[in-house]
Amino acid sequence: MLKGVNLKNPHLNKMPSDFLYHLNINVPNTADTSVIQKQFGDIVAVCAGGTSKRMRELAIYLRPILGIKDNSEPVDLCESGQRYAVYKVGPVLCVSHGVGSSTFSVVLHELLKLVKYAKCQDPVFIRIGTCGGVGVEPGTVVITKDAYNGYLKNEHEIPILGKRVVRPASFPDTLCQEILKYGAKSDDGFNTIIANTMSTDCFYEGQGRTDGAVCEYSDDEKMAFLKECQKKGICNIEMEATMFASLTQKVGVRAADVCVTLINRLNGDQVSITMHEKETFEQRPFSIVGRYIQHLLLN
Ligand SMILES: O=P(O)(O)O[C@@H]1C[C@H](O)[C@@H](CO)O1
Ligand SMILES: O=c1cc[nH]c(=O)[nH]1
Repeated sequence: MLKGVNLKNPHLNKMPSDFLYHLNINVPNTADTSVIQKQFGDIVAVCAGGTSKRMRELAIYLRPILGIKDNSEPVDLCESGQRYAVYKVGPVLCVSHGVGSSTFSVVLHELLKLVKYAKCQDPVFIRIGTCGGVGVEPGTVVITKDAYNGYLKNEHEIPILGKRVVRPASFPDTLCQEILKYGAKSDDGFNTIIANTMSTDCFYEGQGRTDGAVCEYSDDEKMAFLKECQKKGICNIEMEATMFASLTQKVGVRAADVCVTLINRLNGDQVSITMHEKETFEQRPFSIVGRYIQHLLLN
């Protein structure tokens, strides 16, 4: 049975209006959100990824899959907000989130409020990203099960009101399995796997790289850390999974993190593939998620 989105913030019930600042979307009357419902009420999936270019391309990619005949330039609905790009293609939103949990969490809070005000029914949130691989061939697509932070703990840690708050950070197993089942095909020409992900706040030292501006550990220490990751079933490293899993888990919204590996970190630190190769790899999660969304709409 479909369900609406119930956020975990009692203060929202007392707010007569709400301004989604970074999206530049105004909700003038929270008691009557009919205008927002008309614009966004049909949303079944919210896809998010680091760059606005990727999200624009995803919007174009999804058109034929969703049976939408449209060759026009996708419109960035939140261009006036000057922060995040938001494209709507049929019942799917494609949203850029920038680099890392801090920029993603800002837009995620606002998107969760948007789908609540729009009275969307059981929307699924899917991050379509890039990542570093650990022991897997570059180009492998990883669907995250458990998200580990940089301390190799399966949790998300944030300071709130000066206190350390720790929340669980896992993605629903049934959704991982469904995305694998309906999204991946044996003749894709690349592997799609379900595995654990480490998510860090720093691309360089946080991910154990030795090519940042600062590094105080040896190559051997780095390799030992990456082997530790492998022991926890971690096959990829990115910068959003723990926050994304914990916030969506907290509000009971289904979510998944589907990322393509650009590099095998057991072989080096520099992401040296060409932009063309990167763009080709970025299409891989598109096809997995595209097929899954097709399945979602038919059922
Ligand atoms: O979705 P993207 O490609 O932005 O995801 C990864 C994690 C960080 O945001 C970024 C680091 O290069 O790429
Ligand atoms: O190594 C990588 C590659 C992409 N994104 C990351 O966060 N790490």
